[in-house]
Amino acid sequence: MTGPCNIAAALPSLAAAHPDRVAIRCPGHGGRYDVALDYAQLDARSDAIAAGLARRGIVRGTRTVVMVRPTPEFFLLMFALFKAGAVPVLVDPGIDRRALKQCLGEAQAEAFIGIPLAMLARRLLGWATSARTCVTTGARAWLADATLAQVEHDGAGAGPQLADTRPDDIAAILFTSGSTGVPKGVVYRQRHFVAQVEMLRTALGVEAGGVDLPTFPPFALFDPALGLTSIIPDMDPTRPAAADPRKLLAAIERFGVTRLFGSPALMGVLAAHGAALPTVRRATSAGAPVPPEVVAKMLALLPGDAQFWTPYGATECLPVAMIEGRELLTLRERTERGAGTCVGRPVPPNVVRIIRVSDEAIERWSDELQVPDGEVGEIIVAGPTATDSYFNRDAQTRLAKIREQPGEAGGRIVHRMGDLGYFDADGRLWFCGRKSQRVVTAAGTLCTEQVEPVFNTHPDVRRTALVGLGARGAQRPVLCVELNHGIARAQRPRIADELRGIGARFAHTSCIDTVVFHPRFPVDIRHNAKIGREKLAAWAVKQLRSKQ
Ligand SMILES: Nc1ncnc2c1ncn2[C@@H]1O[C@H](COP(=O)(O)OP(=O)(O)OP(=O)(O)O)[C@@H](O)[C@H]1O
Repeated sequence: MTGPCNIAAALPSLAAAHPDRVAIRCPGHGGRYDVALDYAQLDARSDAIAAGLARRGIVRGTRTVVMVRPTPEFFLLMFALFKAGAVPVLVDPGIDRRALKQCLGEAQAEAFIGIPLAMLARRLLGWATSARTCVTTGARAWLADATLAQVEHDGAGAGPQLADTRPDDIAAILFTSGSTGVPKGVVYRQRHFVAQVEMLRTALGVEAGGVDLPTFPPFALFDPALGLTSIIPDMDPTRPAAADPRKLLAAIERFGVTRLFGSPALMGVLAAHGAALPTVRRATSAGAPVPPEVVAKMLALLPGDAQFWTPYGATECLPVAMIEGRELLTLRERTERGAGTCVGRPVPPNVVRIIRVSDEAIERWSDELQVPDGEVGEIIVAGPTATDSYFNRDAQTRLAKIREQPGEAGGRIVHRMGDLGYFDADGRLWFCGRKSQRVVTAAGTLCTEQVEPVFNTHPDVRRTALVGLGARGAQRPVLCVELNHGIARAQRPRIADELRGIGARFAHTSCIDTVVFHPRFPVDIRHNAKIGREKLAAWAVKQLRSKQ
């Protein structure tokens, strides 16, 4: 490649071809959607900001924490940082304060850009103390060196900006959602972003000119690179399960939304609301398995020829595999009998393999690591979006990466997903749960995603979670149960008996006889869909102790 390898590289030509096309429309105050940026403005203003940031020392390679809500400023800033070749650092807002401080410290940020509240929190809580330059999106340079408006003003008229970034340059540090521990900063190189845009474009059939409603803000960043219009939803991005479906539907209707992205919890909200989505051509949901009844309902709400995709992937590698809702529904029975959840076929050119389960680091690839076809093991991926390290977390990097031998494939870094799964005879990948959440009893290993869907078929059950108490190898399996709304407490003994009856029908679930009821499962902050089984296990220990 001769020109710069940069996710922002396509923006100038898209802006030249369609200057008036809306790039981002934001709800503004009261959901009036009176704030918009067109492609020409996004391009020209991000140029000015990039030039202004350079004057303040934020240049190629500068690690810059960004704590800005999904407003026009967020997009302008992110594209300015990409153009500058600076390295935005994004952490999910709403994570535990101590974890947030740790993440920001680990990132060794050299600059910090935030809304006034973030500037205050930084000062009070000692976040990112390594940052030398601070910029605020507020109206006054309070607790900061400058406002974003000043930065843009300083850079006005500087002309097009695009750093000569190379494929291996670090493009961003994106933190995982931390559903199994403190979030880890994933090192994204320019080539990862560029490949991701191409894989999503091809796999999801993205055509420029479409209108997208991305309910997870960082995903909205792909839209300008794909020539789409982003409609920022009127909701708290950290609480998709609490989104107001009427507001989402109003935006979908008003702007003729053609694509929709959301976590399984958000799809659950739309499915429960039950209104048709006549303009949507493609809906996508990722982050955790989408319950089959939600898939069925969404397909019923979408137009007959629309598609509902559930991509499988992780912050470290995305997309890995994909399946469309109709095919997924044909496999529902298998899931409910304990096969796991099908996540589809690998997205080309990913190479997905299954290795034997181990909690140890594996330095070098060897063919012997692979398990026979059909056997459950850890899912690993080699491909253009498989990232190669965590920032400042060498131990975690060693546990999650394998280096292939130099030679044919050129010594690729393979990412270990930390997920369990297998391939079926038709080449489809099945997800069986997180490796760290597997339960190992004296009789063998239980995978959460092969157990819970069996019990989730009970009509009074909202969801279940398998946890293991005690030391691996001698764990006691416990089924935590969250019931549907309105089920009286007095029903619990009956339901517990019926659940044991369901478990007795299958060899792998027949050993589960401890059932505990939990009022509302803890879930992750990003998707509100991944069950916090670590927290549930700790709760179950206390619960069972108090009953003894
Ligand atoms: N379509 C899907 N079906 C089932 N599970 C999915 C799907 N997509 C993603 N996942 C789950 O989400 C995980 C990736 O989550 P993410 O990158 O948000 O952070 P995390 O791995 O939960 O965070 P941490 O590693 O800090 O605990 C995958 O490894 C998988 O377990």
